[in-house]
Amino acid sequence: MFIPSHITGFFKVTRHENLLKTGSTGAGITLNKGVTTKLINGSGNVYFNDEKIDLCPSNDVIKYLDLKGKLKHDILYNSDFPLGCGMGTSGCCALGSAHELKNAYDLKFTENNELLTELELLKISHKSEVRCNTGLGDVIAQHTKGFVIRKGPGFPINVESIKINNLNDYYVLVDIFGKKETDTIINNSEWVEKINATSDELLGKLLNKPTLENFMELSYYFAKNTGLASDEVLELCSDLKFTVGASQAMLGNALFCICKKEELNDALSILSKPVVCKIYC
Ligand SMILES: Nc1ncnc2c1ncn2[C@@H]1O[C@H](COP(=O)(O)OP(=O)(O)O)[C@@H](O)[C@H]1O
Ligand SMILES: CC(C)(COP(=O)(O)O)[C@@H](O)C(=O)O
Repeated sequence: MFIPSHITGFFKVTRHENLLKTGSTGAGITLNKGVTTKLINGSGNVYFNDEKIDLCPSNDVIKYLDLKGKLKHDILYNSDFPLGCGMGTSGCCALGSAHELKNAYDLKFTENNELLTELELLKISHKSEVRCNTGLGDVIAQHTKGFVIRKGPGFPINVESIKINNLNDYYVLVDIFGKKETDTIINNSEWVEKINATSDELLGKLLNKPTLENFMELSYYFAKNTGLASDEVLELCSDLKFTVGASQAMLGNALFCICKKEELNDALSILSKPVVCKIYC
């Protein structure tokens, strides 16, 4: 199953003792690149682009589905982007394995004897991401798809999916410089204070004018004013001012830029290893 990558532009953290009520508000876009999950005969090993890894959210999904120690399959993730670069890759892995495992093991009920619907699979994926500190809102956006504004944290889902006119005119360029593990930021109270103070008014501003241009402007403001963006990324963003907008992908050491067809070649010439994507709805 394919799950799209998700880039967050800005976000605000809400913590709660209930993992389902923990999450983020904010905004982002899903991409036509992401992770394809497959199961093959095996014994519960997890492979990410052919490398055997021990991935916290995947382990949690297995545990929540009550399959720990019972798997007769290995999980294979084929990913367009690395883990830990702000592309919501860990969320792709959680969501992809939840769906594939449910189907392969014909699972019908949750641990609380609720019907194991798509919504319950999403909740399991969200709980796994939150518990592992690898994501707060990615899987909800990946489930919704497109240009997604998350108006409430976690569940019940409270999102607005923004229709983009002339969707085909837009490209998303991603340039990855390195890793920034999400847990080092969202587990640090000083960072969270800065993040929440900076993003406080941004959601309302985007809801008042929900355009891609405004999304990118607010994302750049967030990246710069939280101090999360590196000087390298900020400098490149200034060079990309002729596009719809550019900012840092949250939470990663990566730049993303939305541009129109006529801006594409100039934008590409500025970036070092750009991956060209489309918004995936
Ligand atoms: N080579 C690896 N082996 C095992 N786990 C990894 C590896 N690289 C990254 N991870 C884990 O993947 C997760 C990445 O999560 P996160 O930082 O939220 O990135 P993303 O933006 O991809 O969601 C972290 O739990 C990190 O420890
Ligand atoms: C920004 C982040 C908290 C982490 O995103 P990533 O690093 O891609 O896992 C995301 O989950 C969100 O809630 O918006």
